[in-house]
Amino acid sequence: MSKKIAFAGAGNMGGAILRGLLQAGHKPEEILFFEPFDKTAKPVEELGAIRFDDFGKMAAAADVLFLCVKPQVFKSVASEWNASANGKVNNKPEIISIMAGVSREKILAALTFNHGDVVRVMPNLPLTVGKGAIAIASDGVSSESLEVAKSLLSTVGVTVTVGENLIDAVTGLSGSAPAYVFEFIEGLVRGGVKMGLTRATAMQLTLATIEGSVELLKKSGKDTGELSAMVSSPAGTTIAGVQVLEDAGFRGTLMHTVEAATLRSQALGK
Ligand SMILES: NC(=O)C1=CN([C@@H]2O[C@H](COP(=O)(O)OP(=O)(O)OC[C@H]3O[C@@H](n4cnc5c(N)ncnc54)[C@H](OP(=O)(O)O)[C@@H]3O)[C@@H](O)[C@H]2O)C=CC1
Ligand SMILES: O=C(O)[C@@H]1CCC=N1
Repeated sequence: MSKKIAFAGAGNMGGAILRGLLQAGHKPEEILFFEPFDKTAKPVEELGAIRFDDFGKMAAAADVLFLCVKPQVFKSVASEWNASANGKVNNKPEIISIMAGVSREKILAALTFNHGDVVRVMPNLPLTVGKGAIAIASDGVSSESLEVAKSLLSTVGVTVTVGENLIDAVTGLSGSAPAYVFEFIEGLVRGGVKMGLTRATAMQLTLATIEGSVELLKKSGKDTGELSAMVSSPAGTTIAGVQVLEDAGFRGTLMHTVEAATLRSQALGK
C-alpha cells in the first residue's frame, strides 16, 4: 500500500513539495494537508490533495508528516497541534521538518503526540519541477527513517546527507540560493535591456546561457576557472566585463551572502 503523505502548512515550500510529489507520480488522494488559511488552501485542494480541518485527524491518517510552517511560529503552533493530536495518533507518522533553524532536539521536545522519528531536511524551491537540491540531516536518525526521507525526496531532486551541524550552511546555500539566482538572472536581463535588447530576447538568451554553462561545467570535467578563461579572449570583451565583477567584489559578495543567510538560520534556531 502506498504511503499517505501529510503536510502541516501548504504555503510556498509545503505547497512546492506537495506539487513536486504529485508531478513525480504520487496520487492526489495520498496527499493530505492541514492549512488553516483558505486562500492558500484553495489552489492545493484544486490539485486533488485532501484538506483536513483538524490536525489530529490528519496526523492519525498519515505515514509521513512534513512540518512546513515558519520557524518563528513553530512553538505556538506545536501546542495547537499537540492539543489536537494527543491521544488520537496510533500510527506514529514519521516527521520530516523543513523549518530553517529549528533543531531536531527542539522538534522532539515540542511534539507530544505519538509520532515516529524526526528527520530534518533542507529543500529548495526548484523541487516543484523535480530539480530540487535537498539536504537530509542524519544525526540520531534511524537508517529506516533516513531511507523514508531519502526515497521520498529523491523523486523531486538531488539529495545529500549532512550532519545537522551543517544544515544551517545548507540553508544559506541551496535553501536560499534560488532567490540569489533569480536576482542574478534579473540583473543580466536588465543589462541586456539597457543595451537595447527586448526583455523577452534578453531573458531567452540569459536562460539558455545559464543552462548551457551549467551543462558544460557538469560534462566537461573542467573547473570554473578554466571555463571562464576559455570565454575570456586576451584584450577581449569578456575580460572587460569580468574586471567590473572583480572591482565590485562579486565573488566576495556571494560568499558574504551565503554567510549572512547561514547566520540568520542559526539565529532563527535560538
Ligand atoms: N520558501 C522556501 O524557499 C523555503 C522554506 N523553507 C522552510 O519552509 C517553512 C515554510 O516556509 P514558507 O513555505 O516559505 O512559508 P509560508 O508562510 O509560505 O508557509 C507556511 C504556511 O503555514 C501556514 N500555517 C500557519 N499556521 C499554521 C498551523 N497552525 N498549521 C498549519 N499551517 C499553518 C501559513 O499560513 P499563513 O501564511 O496564512 O500564516 C502558511 O500558509 C519555513 O520553516 C522555512 O524555513 C525551507 C526551504 C526553502
Ligand atoms: O528565507 C527563509 O527563511 C527560507 C529558508 C530557506 C529559504 N527560505
